Amino acid sequence: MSDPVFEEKSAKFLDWFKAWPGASFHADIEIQDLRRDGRGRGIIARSDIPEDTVLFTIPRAAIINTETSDLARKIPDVFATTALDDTDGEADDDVGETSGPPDNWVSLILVMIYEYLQGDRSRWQPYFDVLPTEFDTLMWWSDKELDWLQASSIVAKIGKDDADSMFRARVLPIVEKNTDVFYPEGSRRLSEDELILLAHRIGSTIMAYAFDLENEDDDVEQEGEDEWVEDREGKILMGMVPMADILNADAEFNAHVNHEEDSLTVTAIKPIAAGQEILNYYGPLGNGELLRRYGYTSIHHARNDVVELSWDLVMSALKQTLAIDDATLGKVITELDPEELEDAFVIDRDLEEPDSRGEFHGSKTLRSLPEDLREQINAILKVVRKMSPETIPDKQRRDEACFSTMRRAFELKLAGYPTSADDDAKLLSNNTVAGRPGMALFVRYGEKVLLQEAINLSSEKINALVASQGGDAQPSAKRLRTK
Ligand SMILES: C[S@@+](CC[C@H](N)C(=O)[O-])C[C@H]1O[C@@H](n2cnc3c(N)ncnc32)[C@H](O)[C@@H]1O
Repeated sequence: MSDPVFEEKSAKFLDWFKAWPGASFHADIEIQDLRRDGRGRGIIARSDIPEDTVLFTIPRAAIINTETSDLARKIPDVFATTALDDTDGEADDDVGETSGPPDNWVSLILVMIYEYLQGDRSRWQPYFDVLPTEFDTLMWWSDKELDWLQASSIVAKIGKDDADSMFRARVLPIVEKNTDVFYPEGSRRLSEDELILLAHRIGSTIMAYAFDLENEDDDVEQEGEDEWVEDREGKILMGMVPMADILNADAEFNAHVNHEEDSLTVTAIKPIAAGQEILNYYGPLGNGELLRRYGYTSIHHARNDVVELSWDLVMSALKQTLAIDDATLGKVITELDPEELEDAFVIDRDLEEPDSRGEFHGSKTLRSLPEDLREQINAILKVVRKMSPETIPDKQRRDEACFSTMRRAFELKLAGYPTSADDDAKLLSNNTVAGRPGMALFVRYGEKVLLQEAINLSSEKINALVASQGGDAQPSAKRLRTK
């Protein structure tokens, strides 16, 4: 059943888009309602499309950013020296800071609030009509829904309170100081709570929809740079790119957005069959991060899943492996420079990027253990060896202890999730958990699979070490718990 209101907004948006000088939209593609599949709007091929076809062109003038919106011209002092090099697409850590020019992120929020408040006086109003007002990104989940993520470290990265403080410190004061600019004549002023909610909605839209735009006068391509990787060191401006952001995305994809001088073009990077969806690529994100930023999960992104281990948990594993107490470990730690110790470690598969046709080849299992974690455990073990040579008599034992500690840390992390990977696999195969809980289930399952791979890999390393000793040098169970 088609939804006439939804269809009308899409049609109006398409007409509006095509009216921009320099815009193009290929006759063999169309915007479709994909909400049935939980994908909002998307763009589908109506007939077979050959590789290299330009699917659509977005003139730079149609992009919303500080250069195209009138806001920066109306309050030039505020934007005087926008810090263009802050392009991580995230709120600043120094959320309480109120002075200085707004960074890229805050600037785009201000511009979007301004254009939104202009209503039909904004050049982009038909575009605002197709932007979402509700989100499945983690920021909007209830505590009960977040519980489905269990021990996933993505929960600690949501940053709702930080965003709130940033809006209060850096966005609201500018809107309130310039009400005559932000509010068109005769329009109702928003209350503080309404403004905060609007800033959150716009912040979430930017997080899931905005593009990093290569600055026209900056040569940001660096030699040897992978063409899919955005240059986050160089000077990049963020912007909302109508139509390019109607594309859904996946880690296996068929289209690419090219940044040109006067426009952005979207091109087919391989033949696309009639009925297939045109898909962009958001980068090698694991499902936790995909859910946090974009509010969905995908089977193809599972290969990029990550698990974070805290150093505290690794220390617990170390104590158990070496059978030493807190006091001894405390003494060992004092021998090390605290500045040199990392707080957290990431396990990921460190895979190749998809090829130029958006396809991924090769193994999707973990091939190596985190090197930084191995180094930090070894730094501790070296001190232990100096203080108590009988605990770690030689380098072989030290390596064994290192891999055993890693394995124990992975096991402890896995034990922090109340259900097993098998339990989750059963729930997933029953297909009974839908919506947000279903996506959380997929995230936590992927993390457990990765942890199990890490456990298996550490066991292989330990077995190889033991085998290289001729099999007779079993580690002393008393001295070293290698299990
Ligand atoms: C840039 S927009 C794409 C257009 C969007 N579908 C719409 O209707 O406006 C990004 C958002 O689209 C959705 N999305 C993108 N790719 C998806 C996919 N592979 N599966 C499900 N949802 C997807 C997510 O809600 C994401 O936050």
